[in-house]
Amino acid sequence: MGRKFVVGGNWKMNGDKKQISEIINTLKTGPLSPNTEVIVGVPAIYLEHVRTNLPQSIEVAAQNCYKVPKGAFTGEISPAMIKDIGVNWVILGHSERRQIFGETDELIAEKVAHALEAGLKVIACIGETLEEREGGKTEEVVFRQTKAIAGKIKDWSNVVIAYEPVWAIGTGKTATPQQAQEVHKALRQWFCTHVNADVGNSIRIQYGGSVTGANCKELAAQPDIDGFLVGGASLKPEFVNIVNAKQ
Ligand SMILES: O=C[C@H](O)COP(=O)(O)O
Repeated sequence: MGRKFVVGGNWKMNGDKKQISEIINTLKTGPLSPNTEVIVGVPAIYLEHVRTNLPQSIEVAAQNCYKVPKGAFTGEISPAMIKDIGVNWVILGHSERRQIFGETDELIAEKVAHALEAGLKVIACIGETLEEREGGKTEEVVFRQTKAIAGKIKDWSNVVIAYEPVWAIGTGKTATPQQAQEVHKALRQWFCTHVNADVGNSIRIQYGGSVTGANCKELAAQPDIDGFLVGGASLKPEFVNIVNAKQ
């Protein structure tokens, strides 16, 4: 059974009302391939606005959430709140959350588990730093990050993995299609061995890190790359080309 191509746009902490209406228009005009699932990751304050103004065929994601349903956690939002406004996805474990906000493997795994329990779908991000890659630790790191999540969840059907090498994020330094494919293949094998073959064969693994309209087709042609998580280029009209990379 084929894995549906899935492209996420992670706007990060960018956009204002004006720019967001331009992006909404671009997405509505497309045309976007019906063979690709499209998910836009929106700053929390604009989630409801974007959900209301985009067609239902385009999914919307929060960029973070907390690990419990409610309570005294000033500044946080819960999966239940995200669901309450009609948003079905959340991005968790992005390297910016890990590095800038100190989120650990353990916390991210707890967030993934709770988001799934609350009925959200999750894009779970993993990836190694440049130092780790140069130290030959890429697989060790991405397996460790994945294993933490595997320790807390059993059902992977609502999870997409985003492999985002930290050295490729926002740097213009994309992983080569071969470098990305190698890690994606190793991850799929990890799932086959440590979870089961069904999950290994069906889980979708996105690549993220300086994906553009110019490099997306070659990356999309790799057998274990099932989509992208796009940062900078998701704010630009070329996002449409990235969505349509695999036609
Ligand atoms: O979540 C998206 C990634 O951080 C990639 O960002 P980028 O496309 O700007 O390199």
